[in-house]
Amino acid sequence: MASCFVRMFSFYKVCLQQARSCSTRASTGLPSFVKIVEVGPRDGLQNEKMFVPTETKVEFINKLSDAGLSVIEVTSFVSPKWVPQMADNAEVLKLIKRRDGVTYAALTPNLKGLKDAISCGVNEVAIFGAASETFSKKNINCSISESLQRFEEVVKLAKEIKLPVRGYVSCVLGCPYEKIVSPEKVAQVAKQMFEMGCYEISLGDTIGVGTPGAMKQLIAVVTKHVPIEKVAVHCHDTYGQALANILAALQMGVSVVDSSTAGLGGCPYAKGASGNVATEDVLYMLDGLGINTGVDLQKTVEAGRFISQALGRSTHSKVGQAMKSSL
Ligand SMILES: CC(C)(COP(=O)([O-])OP(=O)([O-])OC[C@H]1O[C@@H](n2cnc3c(N)ncnc32)[C@H](O)[C@@H]1OP(=O)([O-])[O-])[C@@H](O)C(=O)NCCC(=O)NCCSC(=O)C[C@@](C)(O)CC(=O)[O-]
Repeated sequence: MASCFVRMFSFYKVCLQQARSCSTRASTGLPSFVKIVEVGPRDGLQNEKMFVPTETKVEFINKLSDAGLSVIEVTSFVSPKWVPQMADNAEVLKLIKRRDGVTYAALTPNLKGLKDAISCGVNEVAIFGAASETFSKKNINCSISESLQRFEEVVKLAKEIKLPVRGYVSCVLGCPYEKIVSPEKVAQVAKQMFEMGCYEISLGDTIGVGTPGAMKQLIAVVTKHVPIEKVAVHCHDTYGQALANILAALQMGVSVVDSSTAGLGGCPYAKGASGNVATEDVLYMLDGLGINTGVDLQKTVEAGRFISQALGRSTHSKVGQAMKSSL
């Protein structure tokens, strides 16, 4: 087994050297470091039909932190009637092995979620809104303006105890119900979340319909209101555009990327949306561009293999598949 990994790693290094020889960072104008926000245990698993045992979630999270992922969204404090898969939120946070320097984050749509998350010792929470009225109603059962009022309360309490809050805006490049979403609408919601105190705004292409041109246009509009260093991208890969969209975002100056190991994922309230971009694929691309992440690709591939086996399917990560077939 150990020799297999050595061979696999050697092969990966050769591929990487080839990729690096094609691009020198100095000539690209890309960031030298990208923070990866791993959303696999939350966004990745929330849509699974069969309940994933808590021990499996915990082992997956421990493997991800061992791989060097410094921000891991581990669960959400939402209604178990709406998202049954996340009903073991407290248990997951109790059982994980916490590593120094790792941020264990959770989604909190309202004060109840926030208070429950605080009592479980989360290091960070995220509020999640949308740039589409219909999606907002389907996902969190309220209008955009009602959601922003609820979020104000969440951010206020979190600020009092110095708990960092991240803000998500969904449907930034298209909505499963309303189809077209304007960049101006996204910017409006992002601005309000930023001004209420979110330290970072993650732009979610929830159904993976975006293309690099649309991503660039979106970022140009959003950054009139939110500084580029506070913007993250969260790309689903439904149309196979996620890596291209991330590269376009990096070219615009973005340096925070959300991704999900093994390409797990999909939102329960966005039918047809495929998984998030795979963390392994993002790491491989960034390594090839000479961009540091502090994350070990090989260990991430192993974490992806672990969770894929536990779910009884093969990984959706192209890099994970390639590294397996190179054995
Ligand atoms: C937001 C709510 C709770 C409103 O749900 P609601 O039904 O409007 O809430 P309510 O205040 O009327 O309360 C109804 C019941 O829910 C309970 N409740 C109320 N709040 C909570 C809570 N925090 N935790 C646990 N229970 C809660 C509350 O206690 C009550 O229980 P009952 O008296 O009926 O037994 C609901 O709509 C919900 O849970 N939605 C789930 C949304 C979700 O998790 N979606 C997936 C994540 S978003 C996503 O994936 C997109 C993202 C972020 O990845 C970015 C992208 O890709 O675009």
